[in-house]
Amino acid sequence: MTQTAPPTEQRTAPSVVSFENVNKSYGDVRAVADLSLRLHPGETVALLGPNGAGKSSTLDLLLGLRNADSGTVSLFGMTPAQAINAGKVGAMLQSGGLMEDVTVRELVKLGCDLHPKPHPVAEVMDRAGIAQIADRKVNKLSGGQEQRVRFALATVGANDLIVLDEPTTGMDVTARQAFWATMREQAAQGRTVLFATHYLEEADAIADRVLVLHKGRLLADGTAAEIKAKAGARRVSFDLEGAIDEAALRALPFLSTIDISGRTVRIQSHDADATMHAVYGLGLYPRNLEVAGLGLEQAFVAITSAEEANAA
Ligand SMILES: Nc1ncnc2c1ncn2[C@@H]1O[C@H](COP(=O)(O)OP(=O)(O)OP(=O)(O)O)[C@@H](O)[C@H]1O
Repeated sequence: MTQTAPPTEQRTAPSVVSFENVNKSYGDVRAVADLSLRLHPGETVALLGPNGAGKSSTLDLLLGLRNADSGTVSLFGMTPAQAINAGKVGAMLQSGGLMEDVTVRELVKLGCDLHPKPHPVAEVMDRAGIAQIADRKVNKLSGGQEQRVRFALATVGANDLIVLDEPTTGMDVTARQAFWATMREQAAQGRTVLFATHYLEEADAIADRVLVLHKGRLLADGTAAEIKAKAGARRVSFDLEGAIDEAALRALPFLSTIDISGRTVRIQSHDADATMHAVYGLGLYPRNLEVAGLGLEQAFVAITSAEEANAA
């Protein structure tokens, strides 16, 4: 597994988040399996995984909403409850209804009143882009507006750790961009931002560290570039002239996928050099040859499907 080494000055600081051999099962389902990780100040970390990978369970354990069956979860060297009571953590979760019969301003003010180190209400609403809907009742909001209110509640005070479970679901492109600009500012001020997402392009664009979870296990931990390298595959495409021998092409070494469409051949290979050597060995002369690294999405699929194949 690739580990991201934190800068020297961070290695001595207590970890913002520490999981040591954490396990959590629901009956027969192992939601979190022997998870160990540490997050450091100022990191923006994406938690990626397919449905049911254990992302929400991991965040619930981190926030002390559920207890681990075994192992230790600590935040800033404290228990999750202690860290939350100390006002060190802001969270924006997917589930959990918002209080309904109040206005947006009243709800945000309540959040500020409850925080030990609150920001001014107007500033919080401005930052979340909800000043224009301050007087609207919470139960009259659209899905995207509700997300912005959740975002405001996660940033009512000065938190050292911000935890977000699929925060931009339901937001339009403008809201999404504004949201991530704010999160970048928070990280630049030394806060740690941990978010679960299904939008791989967001992880690629925003996170400086990506954790890939699958069936409760941590499969990869590194920068988006390292995750792509770990998938170890390249995309190759070329055109062929003359008769095409499909069987010979499908038997090329190191292939993970192949698509033959007319004269164009598109492949994914674990060793593009060896695969192309074999193409030339067949006496073929590929034209318009293009070789590219995998995108994060394809790397993610490659890593999780390799894991499925190993488990089978
Ligand atoms: N309360 C529960 N009781 C029983 N099983 C549960 C419970 N909560 C989660 N699970 C199971 O634990 C596994 C991990 O679920 P979890 O919600 O943590 O995954 P996730 O990665 O957040 O998924 P998604 O992307 O779909 O939100 C899944 O198999 C899920 O069905």
